[in-house]
Amino acid sequence: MYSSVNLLRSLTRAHKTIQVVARNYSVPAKQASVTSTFVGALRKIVGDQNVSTSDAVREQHGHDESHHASSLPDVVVFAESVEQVSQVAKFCNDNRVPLIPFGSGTGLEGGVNALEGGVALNMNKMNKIVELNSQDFDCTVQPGVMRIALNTFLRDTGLWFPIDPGADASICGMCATSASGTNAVRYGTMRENVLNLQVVLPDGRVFDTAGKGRRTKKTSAGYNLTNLFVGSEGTLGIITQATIRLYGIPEKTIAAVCHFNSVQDAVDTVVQILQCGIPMAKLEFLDDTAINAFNKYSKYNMTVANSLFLEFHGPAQGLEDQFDAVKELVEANNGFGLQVASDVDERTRLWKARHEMVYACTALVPGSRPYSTDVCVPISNLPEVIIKTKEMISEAGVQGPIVGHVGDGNFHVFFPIDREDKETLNKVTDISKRMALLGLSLNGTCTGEHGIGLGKRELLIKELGEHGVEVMKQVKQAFDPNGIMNPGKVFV
Ligand SMILES: Cc1cc2c(cc1C)N(C[C@H](O)[C@H](O)[C@H](O)COP(=O)(O)OP(=O)(O)OC[C@H]1O[C@@H](n3cnc4c(N)ncnc43)[C@H](O)[C@@H]1O)c1[nH]c(=O)[nH]c(=O)c1N2
Ligand SMILES: CCCCCCC(=O)C(=O)O
Ligand SMILES: [Mn+2]
Repeated sequence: MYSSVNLLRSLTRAHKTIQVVARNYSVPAKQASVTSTFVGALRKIVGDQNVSTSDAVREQHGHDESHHASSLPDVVVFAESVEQVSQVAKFCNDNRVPLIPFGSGTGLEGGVNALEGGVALNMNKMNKIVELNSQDFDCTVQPGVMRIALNTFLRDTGLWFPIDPGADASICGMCATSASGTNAVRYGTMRENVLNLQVVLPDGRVFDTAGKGRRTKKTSAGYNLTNLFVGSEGTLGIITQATIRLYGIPEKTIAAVCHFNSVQDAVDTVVQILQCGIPMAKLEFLDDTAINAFNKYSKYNMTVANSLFLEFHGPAQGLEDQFDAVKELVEANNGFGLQVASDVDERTRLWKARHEMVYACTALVPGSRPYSTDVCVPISNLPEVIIKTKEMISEAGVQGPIVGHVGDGNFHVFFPIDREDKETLNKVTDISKRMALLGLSLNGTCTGEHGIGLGKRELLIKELGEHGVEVMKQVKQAFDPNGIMNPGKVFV
């Protein structure tokens, strides 16, 4: 991983004191210091080989896949057990040193960026699938288990875990960001699929949010502590185990694509499909600009028009009826070109291309980086938000392909931007904010699936109101009175 010489060299650089800035919590931050003594004590907890202060390793842990500038931690710790996590947390807490849980770094809101330095806690070595209860459709995993590895492990069991962010993320990171994906319209998001979490609190206490070993599909036993930590973005505690729901792999799957001349027709079709109670597995929208990017990047030749990508899951008997019902609705809303993916390879290729849309959109402007948004509204308000967003993009004269999980009322704009081009960056930032405000004005949320992190803290106040955010801060105060957990995220 890194030679001891490098570590020795970097240790000498590590001997510095960081000024822990006073935070906006009632408990004033005590001056902390990340000295070689502090680093040495971490080594005693986790072993020499599991502590790094090298620039390269710190850099890896100072950013995610968002557009936010990196903020490096002072030291990276690789934990191998919940006991080590507990001791590291308590040690950081006693020394008032920031602690940032690190999953796989695929977050999109700067969630892992170490704004005040401190310790990045990487748990990828804790990568056991602790328990599989096939007959109960659940399994329990450690923080180093990634989404694709889990489904590979499950493949022969006839079960799968359907929450599918476009990246191969850690399951516990997906819990922390309340992740979602293209299958949410049928299977929900992480909020609906986490049965229990083992959590380490900053003071070192370890507890199970639904009670040790509990894994029922529902419970009404006290406060919902599980969903308090789902979406907590590392600001309340460290998730060291997740018990999640699994589903039977559908007997039959049909994927299809169709096109529309207007956004209104496309989204009206989605609303009517949902109102008919057709249990779609995927309902994705790509506007004409996105289809153009899709064709170029993934070597397709689709009609460049507003399009729906659909997928049906279910028993062979009956799936054709669902497809026929959708076909009628597509035609009734002036849709055209309805085409079914011929086989599993074609279906896999189609969804791989969909999951890579952010790269396809970024490739529209060579050398650019992606700037992604994420807004979600009640489905009946979706046409207005998408149409007005397209008007903003057109008026600003920027490229802004629209892609999204319209079955959930959720979509993104993937702006390709050259970050040195401040004029375009300002236009894109302005559109992103106006789009979020528009979504909020239409009973929506400023973040359907990527979290608040760094970039949406102001929007959270508009979304929840002063009292709502104040209550969140009181919850934070209860769990993390010294404010060491991922400081600067979720709240301003
Ligand atoms: C190309 C591409 C495509 C997509 C996405 C990303 C990329 C790069 N994502 C976003 C991302 O995959 C999603 O937010 C994941 O849940 C992040 O999981 P990581 O393990 O990478 O968390 P990462 O390491 O990025 O951390 C994210 C946040 O969770 C916290 N955290 C991580 N592990 C923790 C733990 N064990 N305990 C406590 N806190 C922890 C971190 O502190 C941070 O605040 C996404 N998302 C989505 O919802 N739908 C989508 O469709 C997509 N699509
Ligand atoms: C900067 C990368 C943005 C990726 C967003 C991916 C996503 O949510 C999707 O649905 O695709
Ligand atoms: Mn998405």
